[in-house]
Amino acid sequence: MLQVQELAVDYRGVLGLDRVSFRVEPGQLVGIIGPNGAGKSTLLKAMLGLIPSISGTVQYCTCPLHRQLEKVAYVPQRSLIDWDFPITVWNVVMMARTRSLGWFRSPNRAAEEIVKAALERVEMLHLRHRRIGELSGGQQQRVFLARSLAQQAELFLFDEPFTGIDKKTETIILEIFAELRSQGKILLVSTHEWGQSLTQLDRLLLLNQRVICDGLPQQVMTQENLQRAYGTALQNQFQDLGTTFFC
Ligand SMILES: Nc1ncnc2c1ncn2[C@@H]1O[C@H](COP(=O)(O)OP(=O)(O)OP(=O)(O)O)[C@@H](O)[C@H]1O
Repeated sequence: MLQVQELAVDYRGVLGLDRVSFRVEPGQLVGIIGPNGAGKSTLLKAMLGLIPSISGTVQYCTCPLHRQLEKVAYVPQRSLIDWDFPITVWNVVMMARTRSLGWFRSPNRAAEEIVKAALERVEMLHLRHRRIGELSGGQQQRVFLARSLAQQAELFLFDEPFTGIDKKTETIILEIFAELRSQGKILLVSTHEWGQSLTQLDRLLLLNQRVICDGLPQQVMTQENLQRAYGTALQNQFQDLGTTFFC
């Protein structure tokens, strides 16, 4: 089980995250939603120790998560990735195996098979020699999804995976989420763009610095909760959802 307790982040006097607590069981797909600046990215980064927290703990199977980062696959927001870096699709995915191989050892046959299978799964093997900067947004997202698969992690943290992608990539991502979930993995996915895919979630965490609501999507997506989280921005953020989820 993943357990986050009272996690708080302070950006030089500005609260990025306010005593956030929640638990996730194996096999759960949890969505994290909230308005711009709600702290979704901050939460994922603070959980991994990529930014310092002023209080709180993050434990996986009763041990601090930051001491078991080899069990975590993290796919950051597209905007944080340097797409001009001269690296091929194959080598991006092979980076997932570097930790277990060591930096100075050549990839072995087993690592190559894992990378090949991951690229096949996201339908990107035929583009393995391309530089990542030469791909479309959806193809780039699939490469990073393949890298997370090749890591053979137990926890998967995705930050805005649906931003700037095509329909085919969205379908592949959702299929893979379902597969990982059925394998007992833990998935945390921050996004503005769940749309109708909200129904696939086991849980939804509505965030605005603190946890506004944590529960089944239909329990969380009430007018009252969304108003508390989004305020006047509510109409714009959810116009594509219609009234389906407003209870
Ligand atoms: N490095 C930083 N230094 C100072 N403040 C920051 C830093 N990173 C984020 N913040 C602030 O912390 C708050 C939470 O930001 P964060 O990026 O985590 O939100 P978010 O919910 O992921 O937003 P978005 O949906 O726009 O990506 C915002 O007010 C943001 O301006």
